Amino acid sequence: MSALGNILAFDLGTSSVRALVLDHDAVPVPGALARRKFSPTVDGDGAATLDAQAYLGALIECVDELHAAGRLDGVAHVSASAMWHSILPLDGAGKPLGPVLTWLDTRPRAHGRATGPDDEAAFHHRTGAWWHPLYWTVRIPWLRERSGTAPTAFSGLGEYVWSALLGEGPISVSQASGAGVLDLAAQTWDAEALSLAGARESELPRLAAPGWRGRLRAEYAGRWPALADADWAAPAGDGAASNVGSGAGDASRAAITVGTSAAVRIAQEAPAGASLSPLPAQLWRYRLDHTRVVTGRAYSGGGNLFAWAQRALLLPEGDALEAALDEIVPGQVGVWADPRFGGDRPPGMTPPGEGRLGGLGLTTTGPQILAGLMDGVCAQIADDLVVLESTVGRTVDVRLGGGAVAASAWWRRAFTSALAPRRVEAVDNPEVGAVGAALIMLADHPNG
Ligand SMILES: Nc1ncnc2c1ncn2[C@@H]1O[C@H](COP(=O)(O)OP(=O)(O)O)[C@@H](O)[C@H]1O
Ligand SMILES: O=C(O)[C@H](O)[C@@H](O)[C@H](O)[C@H](O)COP(=O)(O)O
Repeated sequence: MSALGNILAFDLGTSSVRALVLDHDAVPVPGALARRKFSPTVDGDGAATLDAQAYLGALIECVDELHAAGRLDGVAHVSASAMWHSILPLDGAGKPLGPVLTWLDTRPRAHGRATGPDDEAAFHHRTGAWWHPLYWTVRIPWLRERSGTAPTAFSGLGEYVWSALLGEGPISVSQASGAGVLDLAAQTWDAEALSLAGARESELPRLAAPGWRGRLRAEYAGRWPALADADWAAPAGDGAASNVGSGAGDASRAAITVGTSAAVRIAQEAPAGASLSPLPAQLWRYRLDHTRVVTGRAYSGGGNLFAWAQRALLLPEGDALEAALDEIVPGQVGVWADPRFGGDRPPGMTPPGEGRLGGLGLTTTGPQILAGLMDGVCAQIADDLVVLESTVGRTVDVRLGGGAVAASAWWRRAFTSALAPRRVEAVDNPEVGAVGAALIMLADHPNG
């Protein structure tokens, strides 16, 4: 698959917005990358929000930068990988009535009288999700209760940004499934999930049909003339995109991605209407696109544990840190960690603040604590990969991707050691999400 013309690919991440130009085969054009750092507002009550307008502003700055450098010339297609599970309430004019709740926000709670799905196992198999605070089934009623002005609609972050730029922001099946409200096999909204969410279809973005493409509004086409005729595909879920961008777009390999958070996933063919294979109780399953699903487990602790360690410990920087870590053997760190500092992902309900460190002594160093945290993430994922492999009936090779493992040679070695004897290969390109989203767009045609 290749495109006619270059591709502008976004990664709408939790810690930054990135815009990259890729060639027609989705290979990054050297130097054509703009990035704006972005931090969710996090507090001790479990809030983890982003300001939607400011996020859009950061994305616009990235495109302005590429435009000013002449990098947008020849771009014919635009795609995006966007964080799964985000949501924001909108008024009748499509303006935000509050900030974006990210995947890290653990405040939403089901109303005391709500009882959840009739048959939890059937709901889990059908939607790949649970009735859990990560998903729109719990987030929408919670947001409604807290909004001073009644929301008219709800959107994910990616769809909000697309609406602002294109005038319409339909939701991909990948993002809709990450919201926990899609019937995975039928590829339609799940009626029971909408009823739990207390939402009508008209309050949600419309589902993007296979091959859907949008165009920039006149205001932005004037600002970036090189993009005036470019086709924009609906944002894909970042986990799905990361699998494809890591070379794990089919069941032959698992992808492990460590960005702000961490996840392990296997993609499988699943055309519309095909029945889905059994789903173990502790795994989620979302749509990758109209022809594939991705099954896996995610963790709120990933690269954000490194960010925490940098703030909280006396860590050396750069090469000095790598040299200190080189002295520590993965799997034999001496410090152990429960890395759930940010709480559990579904189906778990452990709140933030339940992280643990152990094995500390008077001579324990900052790099040892960091190594204990990174090792803890590897151990968690190694256990879950065994369950994930049961869905394909064999041991698989692993592709490692994401900004955190790209930045840390020690973390890559720790994964290789924790996952032995599997073959573990680090993906060379740190931008697996953006590249994967471009490849998903190239595979997306009107006939599904
Ligand atoms: N040397 C390092 N070791 C481990 N983690 C790192 C290192 N440098 C950066 N990180 C982490 O990598 C994460 C950024 O990865 P990235 O893939 O860009 O995230 P996202 O896509 O979620 O914005 C941050 O959480 C950061 O703390
Ligand atoms: O499979 C995945 O990757 C996760 O299911 C997904 O929930 C992810 O954790 C968030 O979308 C945030 O991703 P980042 O940590 O890359 O921002």
